[in-house]
Amino acid sequence: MPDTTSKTDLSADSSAIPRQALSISNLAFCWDKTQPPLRYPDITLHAGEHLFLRGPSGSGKSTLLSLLGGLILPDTGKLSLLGTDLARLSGGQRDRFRADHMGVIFQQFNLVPYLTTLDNVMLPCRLSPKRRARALPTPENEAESLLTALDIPQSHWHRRVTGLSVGQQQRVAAARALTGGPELILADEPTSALDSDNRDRFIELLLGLAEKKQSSVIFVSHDQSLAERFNHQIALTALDTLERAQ
Ligand SMILES: Nc1ncnc2c1ncn2[C@@H]1O[C@H](COP(=O)(O)OP(=O)(O)OP(=O)(O)O)[C@@H](O)[C@H]1O
Repeated sequence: MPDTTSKTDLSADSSAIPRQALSISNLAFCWDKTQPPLRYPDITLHAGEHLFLRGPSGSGKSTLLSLLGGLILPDTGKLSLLGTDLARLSGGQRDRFRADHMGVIFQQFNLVPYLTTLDNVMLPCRLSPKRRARALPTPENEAESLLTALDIPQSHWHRRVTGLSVGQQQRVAAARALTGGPELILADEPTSALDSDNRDRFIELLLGLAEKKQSSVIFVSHDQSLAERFNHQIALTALDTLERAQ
């Protein structure tokens, strides 16, 4: 049985910039009170660090992202993001916190089909004045820079996003997550629809841009071959417990 009680400090160098992005301890959550809870190991992640989270289907990866996103609250344990205990915030405050500080990339991208590519990327800046203030020099200029860096042809910027290929839409979703420099990026299987070349390129671009913005990335995938690109990795087991892989 893995040890889920000891503290795992995932910071590469505790003497440098220890602005804490994420800290969880004794975290457990139960969807069905008749079943044993999903338990998570203690994790500390500092600003700009990235974490690869893997594990078999049903091991609790998406549930952890929902906890980190404040969509659900832990049954036990503590979860602190950027020094804020999410359980102390009201539902509305958690929504605001998410809009201000998190970028999310889902398997299905969740782009708004009737908006243009540029408007999709700028959406977080419409929803959050904090993100808007950090999108420099302007939200539009930043969106254009991100789309250029992520290889989205300029000819598509002012057209509906649905005209893009799957791989391009995935990169637009990444641009949207990065806009306004959120401190945390949550990515749930964002490369599942890509071939291996596009997948590798996508991860390289995502991590490169996140590093520039000092965003921490929590990246969920079944694909163990991707793990080496990340600072840290955690493996979840199918048995409602997790163990540190490295
Ligand atoms: N909304 C929900 N309601 C009830 N049970 C849920 C819900 N979401 C997840 N679960 C249960 O919680 C457990 C963990 O599910 P979760 O989706 O977090 O795993 P996962 O590792 O992300 O799986 P996958 O790789 O298949 O996406 C599973 O037993 C699942 O049935």
